[in-house]
Amino acid sequence: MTILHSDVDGSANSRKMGVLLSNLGTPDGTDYWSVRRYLAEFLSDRRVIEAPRLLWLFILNALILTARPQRKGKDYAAIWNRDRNESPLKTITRSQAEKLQQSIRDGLLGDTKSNVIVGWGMRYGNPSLKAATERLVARGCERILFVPLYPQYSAATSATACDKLFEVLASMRNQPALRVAAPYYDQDTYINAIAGSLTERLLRAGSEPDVIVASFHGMPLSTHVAGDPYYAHCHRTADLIRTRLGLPQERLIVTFQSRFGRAEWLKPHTDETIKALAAKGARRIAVVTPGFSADCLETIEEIGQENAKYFFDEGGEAFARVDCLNDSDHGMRVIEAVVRRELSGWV
Ligand SMILES: C=CC1=C(C)c2cc3[nH]c(cc4nc(cc5[nH]c(cc1n2)c(C)c5CCC(=O)O)C(CCC(=O)O)=C4C)c(C)c3C=C
Ligand SMILES: [Fe+2]
Ligand SMILES: [Fe+2]
Repeated sequence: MTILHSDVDGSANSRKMGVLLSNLGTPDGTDYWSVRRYLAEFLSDRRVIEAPRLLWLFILNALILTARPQRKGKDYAAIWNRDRNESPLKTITRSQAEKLQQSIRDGLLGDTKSNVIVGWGMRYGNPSLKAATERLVARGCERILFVPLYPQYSAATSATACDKLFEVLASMRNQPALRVAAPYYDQDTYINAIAGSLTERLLRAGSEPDVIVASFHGMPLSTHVAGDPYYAHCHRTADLIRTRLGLPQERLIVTFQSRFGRAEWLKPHTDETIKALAAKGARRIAVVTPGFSADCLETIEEIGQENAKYFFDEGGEAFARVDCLNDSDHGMRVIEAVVRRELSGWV
């Protein structure tokens, strides 16, 4: 067998590196089986559900996976991107990766433009992290920067994404070197981007809200008690946004949404808070979701439709949902800042 020089020292491609953006994942379709497949993978993850295993698998298969896929399939259908036949989360994550690749071509990282390949993959569903990583490796990437797109760390999101990536690498003989981007809940670029997008949305609404609700995805309270820093990260983010906007405590409040199951979750809950605000006389509110880097079922449907209805039903008059940062200029500035910072020394 002839061994080529470039096979040994990799000189042909030695400076190629990948940036792998990752988000949570989403079903492939809105039909019962697509949603069931997605929920089965998601809710079988021990990082997401920490209940005793056998009991949980029984509840999951006997109760949750029988009824929930149909109900959630309808919710997904209400927000589905029909042009591409995919969920908004997928469309937005792809676009974030494409725009990042373009900024790198335009010189974001200096003269390394042709050596950095941007990929994207989902923790659950498709495109999988395995497929996305293998694609980067097949294109010659010997180094990969992994960027879980969660500003606030939690074991149920950031850690499980890393677990999955390490599992993928475990099957490789020739592993790429790996870096994992840190959570960015307190980074200036991120806080400025959220504050800026909120201000622009309020200008478009044309009126000052009585209260701004910063709604984060919920987590079981037990995870906070066990030491997960998520709750503290969410509050730090909100404090920094409030300071940036020069608002008093009561004008920007933190809530937690998307409760699941019977255990106690982080409080206050978004839905109960929004109903109570209206009942106490708030007529105009804005809801911002800084924990989501891309709009998805939880922001478009749960906040923009479900919670807006609760507010109007209780007498509210104006409800402004602030889009997530997505692939907007604000959003891309955040992703670019994370990538630039985390690649230092590699480029
Ligand atoms: C115990 C269950 C769940 C935990 C813990 C949890 C944490 C968590 N999730 C996100 C972000 C997203 N979650 C999304 C959907 C979603 N989340 C859960 C359950 C838990 N999440 C379920 C069952 C679902 C699917 C919908 C449903 O059946 O209710 C999404 C949206 C995906 C999409 O396709 O649009 C996101 C994003 C975070 C950030 C988080 C903890 C910090
Ligand atoms: Fe979730
Ligand atoms: Fe939800």
